[in-house]
Amino acid sequence: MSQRPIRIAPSILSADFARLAEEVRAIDAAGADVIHVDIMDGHFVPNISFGPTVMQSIRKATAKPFDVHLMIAPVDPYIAAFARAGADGITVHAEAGPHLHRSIQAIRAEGKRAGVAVNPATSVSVLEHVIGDIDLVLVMSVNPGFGGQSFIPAALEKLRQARALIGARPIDLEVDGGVGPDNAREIAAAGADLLVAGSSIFAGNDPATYAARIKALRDAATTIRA
Ligand SMILES: O=C(CO)[C@@H](O)[C@H](O)COP(=O)(O)O
Repeated sequence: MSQRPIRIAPSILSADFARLAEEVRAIDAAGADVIHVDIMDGHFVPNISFGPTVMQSIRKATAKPFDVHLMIAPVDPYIAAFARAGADGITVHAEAGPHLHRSIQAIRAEGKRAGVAVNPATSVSVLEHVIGDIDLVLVMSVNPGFGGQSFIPAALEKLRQARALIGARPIDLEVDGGVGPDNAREIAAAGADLLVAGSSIFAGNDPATYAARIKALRDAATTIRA
């Protein structure tokens, strides 16, 4: 088991889109480790967010890593565009197809960190034959498409399974959906080390609250290691 320090990745899906660059600057200043960028196509998921042009324009607002979660199918035609728009890591869905290994190769060919996400109904076992080729596993703890949903408890067992599969490899284990200070402790105990949080950080969109919320999440998640 090689769990790394807890890192917090605010999901800008819950930011005020009318002030998107300001929101990115605010979470950077508030202590975000990583900026989680959700890209939705209205096909793989029932919502549309934004594309590479918007992402490129907010890239200038921070030097923190952009962790780009592509909820797009098919995904391969868009990997290069998001890589060139400033992604540091790109995560594709195991369910998006058509060829997961090819998608991972395409991300690597752009020189980016490669991640694979699994939906709540998808077994972690789909990662077995690609685990040696990736930098991040993303366990979805809601059905992707929207912020503000409730955490699906079965994700905890999937995190434990993913942690066991990762073993000693230097792979991030990310969790996304319904994450907040009330469940961060059990999520971290199950093995997650990169916590995505949208509504629990951005609720009310008041930048004055962001630092305390990020800290509350980090403190809750790190309690188990004290
Ligand atoms: O990818 C997604 C949703 O599809 C997430 O990143 C959400 O944006 C998380 O939002 P909360 O559940 O934390 O409000």
